[in-house]
Amino acid sequence: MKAVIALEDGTVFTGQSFTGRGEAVGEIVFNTSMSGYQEVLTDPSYTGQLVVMTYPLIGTYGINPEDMESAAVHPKAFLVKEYQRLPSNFRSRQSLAEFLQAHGVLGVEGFDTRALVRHIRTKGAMKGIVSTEELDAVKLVEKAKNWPGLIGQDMVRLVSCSTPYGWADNHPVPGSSFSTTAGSADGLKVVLFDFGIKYNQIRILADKGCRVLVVPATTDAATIMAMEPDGIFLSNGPGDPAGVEGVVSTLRQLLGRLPIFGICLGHQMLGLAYGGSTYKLKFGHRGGNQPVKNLLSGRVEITSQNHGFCVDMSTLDPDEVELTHVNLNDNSCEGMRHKRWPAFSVQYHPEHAPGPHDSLYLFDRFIDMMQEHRRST
Ligand SMILES: NC(=O)CC[C@H](N)C(=O)O
Repeated sequence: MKAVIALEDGTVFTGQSFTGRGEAVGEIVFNTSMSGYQEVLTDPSYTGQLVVMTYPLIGTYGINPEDMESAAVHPKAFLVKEYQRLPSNFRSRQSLAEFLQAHGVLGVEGFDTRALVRHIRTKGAMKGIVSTEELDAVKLVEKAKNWPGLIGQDMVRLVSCSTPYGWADNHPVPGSSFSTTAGSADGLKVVLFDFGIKYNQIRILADKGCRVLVVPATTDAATIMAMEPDGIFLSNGPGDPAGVEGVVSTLRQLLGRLPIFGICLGHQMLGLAYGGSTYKLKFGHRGGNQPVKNLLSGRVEITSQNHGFCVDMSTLDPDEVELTHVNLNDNSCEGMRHKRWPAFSVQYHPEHAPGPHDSLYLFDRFIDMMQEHRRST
């Protein structure tokens, strides 16, 4: 079935749907990971976006129950060069097409993904639309232009959990009690703010022996403190950090009282809570091989990333907040730490789902920080 992809600047591509009829409008972004499409699709940070994969053959190993990063599919459409209809893998339970259909997400193949990606890379992030229902390019471009876009919108409220949950056997366990632990991290109690959390962040903390409790993004500081946690984790999440309501004031009440570790949107929310601002990158960083230099150790880490916004370090006081990680492709901020309070964060994804494991040490640093805080109180 024919599908037309139109961008707000009038650029048009024609491909075929491999999931049946549909139409989706959103921000069009590209991901350069060679594998990990299931983790990309289930990453809530892609809410409101249409995702193009640069790797040309997608679907080869199907979909399995273990690699879910949340319970849903979040991009509004998935665009690939060639869809592989015959998946082969011992863990595969479903084809990619069946998975997308079950979640009502449009899949399109058979167009020049390289040309589309080069266009976005040159011109910058754009609104786009993909449709099998309307094939008139002029009308589609108009619809893309009329979509309000991500800037200033609170997308977190669309994906954050509505009630708290713990974690056991690789699954959420509804309820307000911290998970039990079998690991070695002294049963440290960690409250995880769910801005659109990827399960691997929970898995890693639980596997390291922390007792985890995931809470809605709207949970207030007094409720958090009453849970008597050893530390607070701030997850990744979708959209513009500046559009997220309520979280900055909650974080301001928590900073300095407990160790805090933030990833991606969590890092951006910390930047705002410190008094800084964020800006939109030209086309964002999405993929599994982004080079980041750790300025504290001098080492370069190859990292997994998925973000379109960035903390503007020039808006923060260097006597208060120190830049700790920098992206070697464009010198943008990839990590920071507070000089007086036990708080640090990275823009990239140390939980590596999908991607390299170079940055796992950050979870150990968080555990050390919580242990130190426990000893000092
Ligand atoms: N993965 C994330 O947390 C992304 C953060 C934010 N939505 C951005 O695009 O920059």
